[in-house]
Amino acid sequence: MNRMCALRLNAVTKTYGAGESAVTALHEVSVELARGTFTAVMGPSGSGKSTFLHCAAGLDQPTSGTVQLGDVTLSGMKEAALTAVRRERVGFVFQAYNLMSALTVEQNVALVPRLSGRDVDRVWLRELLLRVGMGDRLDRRPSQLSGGQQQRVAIARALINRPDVVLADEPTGALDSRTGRQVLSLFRHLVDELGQTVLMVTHDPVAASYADEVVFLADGQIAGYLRRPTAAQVSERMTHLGAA
Ligand SMILES: Nc1ncnc2c1ncn2[C@@H]1O[C@H](COP(=O)(O)OP(=O)(O)OP(=O)(O)O)[C@@H](O)[C@H]1O
Repeated sequence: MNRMCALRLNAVTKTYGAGESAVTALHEVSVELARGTFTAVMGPSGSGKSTFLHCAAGLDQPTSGTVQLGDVTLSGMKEAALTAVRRERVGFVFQAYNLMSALTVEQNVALVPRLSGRDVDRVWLRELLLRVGMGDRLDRRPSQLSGGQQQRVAIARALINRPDVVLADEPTGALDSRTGRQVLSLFRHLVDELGQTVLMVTHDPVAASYADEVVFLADGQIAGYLRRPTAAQVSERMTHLGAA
């Protein structure tokens, strides 16, 4: 694979169930994410966005096709190996932050390398928390932070292992629009300044407009792309896909 490629899905098909009740959630989907790019995935409800994200993360195995994360091919890996690859190579950001309430900000971020049995790079940890604007709140607990602040900590946690790709599932879904925009600007900054690669599933055309490119899914297939998207263009495409 091209070394500039962070994530590649090659003709990924995912079928749930069998026989009459089988549902093809993804049909021969191929996507390549260059390093240092920000991509949004959009599509109507049931179009396969979550399945796409789960296959990309190695949380779900494709029925056919391959997924490559950095220089590792996930196909055929056993669950233990997949777990290790996920920890090392993927950073996750969810709508619900998922921070550990008993741990401080610093401890939440440090937990990720700890789980991989690695030493915590304190210099990198502090730099990340500074970059996400949480450098002066290292000892706070999640309950003492706003939603936007918790999401910033979750983003630092996603980056601590220097992953090949950050996968974000509706990262602004629980935030008011102003705080959501700050979080999206932060993703943009991390892509532009740190060369991080971000893949974000969203329903929000404004969120998608922060990406370099939008990939549209419909009925489990790629229904189009939009480079340098504006929110208005994204809304219009979504209307055509029947998601208005
Ligand atoms: N575990 C499963 N078992 C059976 N069918 C599933 C399963 N997961 C998803 N599906 C089906 O696969 C299709 C794609 O679902 P998916 O959750 O990927 O869509 P989505 O675009 O993320 O939807 P939403 O925007 O509503 O979250 C849907 O028809 C869904 O019902």
